[in-house]
Amino acid sequence: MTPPAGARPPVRHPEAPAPGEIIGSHYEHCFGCGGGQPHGLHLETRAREGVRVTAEFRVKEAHQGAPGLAHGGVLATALDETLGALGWMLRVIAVTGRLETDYLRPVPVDTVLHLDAEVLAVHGRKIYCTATGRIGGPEGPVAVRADAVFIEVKIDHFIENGRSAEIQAVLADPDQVKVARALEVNP
Ligand SMILES: CCCCCCCC/C=C\CCCCCCCC(=O)SCCNC(=O)CCNC(=O)[C@H](O)C(C)(C)COP(=O)(O)OP(=O)(O)OC[C@H]1O[C@@H](n2cnc3c(N)ncnc32)[C@H](O)[C@@H]1OP(=O)(O)O
Repeated sequence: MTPPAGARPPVRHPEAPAPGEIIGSHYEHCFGCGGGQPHGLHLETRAREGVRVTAEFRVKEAHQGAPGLAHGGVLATALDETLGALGWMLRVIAVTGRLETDYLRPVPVDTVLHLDAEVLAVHGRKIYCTATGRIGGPEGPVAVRADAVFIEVKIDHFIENGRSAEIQAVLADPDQVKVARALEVNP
């Protein structure tokens, strides 16, 4: 989790979304951000200054682990999804390699989790990043946090590994292909 010697500070891509701009879903059926998932988290992420994004997640009944409390795995998903959106700030596609979570306070159903993620360093294809989830407002106490290493991949990662029915559907959808192309501008 510690960036190795030779890691560099992240560089915000010149075509990154402007601070305050909503970063749209990267895939309609994504459990984290897709609109087409009834029990999904429906995270709406916004670009911020630097190589940073924020998001909000309202915990629903479908997200319970213990009675009336969010499931830890669902909270990890919220952190993971927010961290994944950082790819837009670097204009690369990146998948989670490692995700280490700390759970500091229970998060009741109906709570809004205020998520904040940023890239700390980049080393080759490895992107070192961190995220917090606060409750009671954007300045409230930290309920969950995560450190992560994301690994940059090319579109082929999805084409080669995804189930063919979904890949074909994505390739047939001009909007979705546009999303994929937009992320691949970085050489
Ligand atoms: C037409 C279709 C278009 C569709 C496009 C739609 C748009 C998509 C847009 C955006 C998508 C974003 C989605 C966000 C969703 C939220 C995030 C998730 O949940 S992602 C899912 C969970 N994660 C995985 O499924 C990864 C599974 N793992 C793998 O596939 C491989 O292990 C992979 C790609 C991560 C690495 O495999 P290698 O063969 O490419 O590369 P190697 O050589 O092993 O590693 C490269 C470097 O990374 C380090 N590394 C690899 N794994 C690591 C790890 N776990 N921890 C730390 N470092 C690791 C290695 O040590 C190496 O470092 P050294 O270059 O030698 O310094």
